[in-house]
Amino acid sequence: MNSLLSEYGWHTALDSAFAPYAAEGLIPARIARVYGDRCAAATPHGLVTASIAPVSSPDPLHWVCTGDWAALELGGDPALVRAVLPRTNAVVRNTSTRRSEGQVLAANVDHAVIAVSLAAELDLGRVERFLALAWESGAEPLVVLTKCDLVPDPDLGHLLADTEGAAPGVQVLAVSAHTGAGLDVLTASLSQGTSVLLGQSGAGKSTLANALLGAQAQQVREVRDADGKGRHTTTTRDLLPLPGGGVLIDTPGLRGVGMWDAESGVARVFAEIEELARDCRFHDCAHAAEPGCGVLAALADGRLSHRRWESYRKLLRENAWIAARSDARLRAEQRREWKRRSAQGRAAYEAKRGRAPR
Ligand SMILES: Nc1nc2c(ncn2[C@@H]2O[C@H](COP(=O)(O)OP(=O)(O)OP(=O)(O)O)[C@@H](O)[C@H]2O)c(=O)[nH]1
Ligand SMILES: [Zn+2]
Repeated sequence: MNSLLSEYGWHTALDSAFAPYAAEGLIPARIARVYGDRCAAATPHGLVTASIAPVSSPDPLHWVCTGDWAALELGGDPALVRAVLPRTNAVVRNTSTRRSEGQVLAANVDHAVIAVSLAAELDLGRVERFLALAWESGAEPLVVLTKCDLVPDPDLGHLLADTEGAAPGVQVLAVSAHTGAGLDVLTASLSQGTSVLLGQSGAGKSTLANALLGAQAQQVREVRDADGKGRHTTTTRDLLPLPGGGVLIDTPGLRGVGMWDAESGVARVFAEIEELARDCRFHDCAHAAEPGCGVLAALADGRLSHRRWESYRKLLRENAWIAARSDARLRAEQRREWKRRSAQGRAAYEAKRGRAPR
């Protein structure tokens, strides 16, 4: 496949998925940005603007989003998105605290980078919330504490330790776009596959993206269609190849991220609590006042913090509440499909990196 598209994350596993569309004369593309009924898409011919009207859907989970692989019909003005390839996975948040309204933030992602600003007081509950969404998506999470230039060294050590406590099994990095601290390690962590930057508005995502992209952020790609004639030029910062390898997706700052069918993601964030619950004497222990409760014992002797226990319960409650309000059958189906593809995709990805699949 064309080298421009491999810069945008094309890999050989996509060849067969795309084959039927190639036979129809369609062009492979990666969606870089969606605005209204148009999108900017990276193609072997450069970045083009295309209409997404032909693939519109009543279901928000099926809306075209950044990171999607698509089949484009060039030639007309605008080009048309004719099909979206099945997603490996997707990061989904609930946009509403009152209803179940899933919004796909990014599709086909390998790493979910959770940006948390050190300029404000560290909100571990929010970190756990983003982590649950990240784990649920099937992407590998990574927590990045931004603006570390604002924090003196001894404090930084504590902040890192606290964050690691809230993110078991997850890489936690302190970085500064201003001083460049930590950027080399982050660049290396993101050098394979597609990474999405998630975080609260003001977390420093865009500044971090610019630092990682270097000159590339300002670079405007020449846009041409298949006939070589000029096409409406679109610049995008939403999905860009990183100079050190890998692809970066920036998302708009989010005021809030609600749980959306993220029960297994929550379980993953609070793995040690799930582990403690296995020690409970009663199989259906509610960890309230039962004798022989592993969770209560850990709370009593300080192995489990009350903050973490409350955070866990809050996210589970929210998740259950939302789940009860959505179409359970459809969600379950969608998730099964993503999980299946995610497993396939991960195997292909690991194989490509020369590792045995986990
Ligand atoms: N001191 C310091 N300030 C930073 C750093 N990175 C970003 N900032 C500041 O933090 C503020 C927010 O940064 P943005 O990059 O716009 O944050 P964002 O997450 O993209 O915000 P949204 O666009 O709302 O999503 C800006 O005023 C930046 O100058 C850093 O490494 N150090
Ligand atoms: Zn218990």
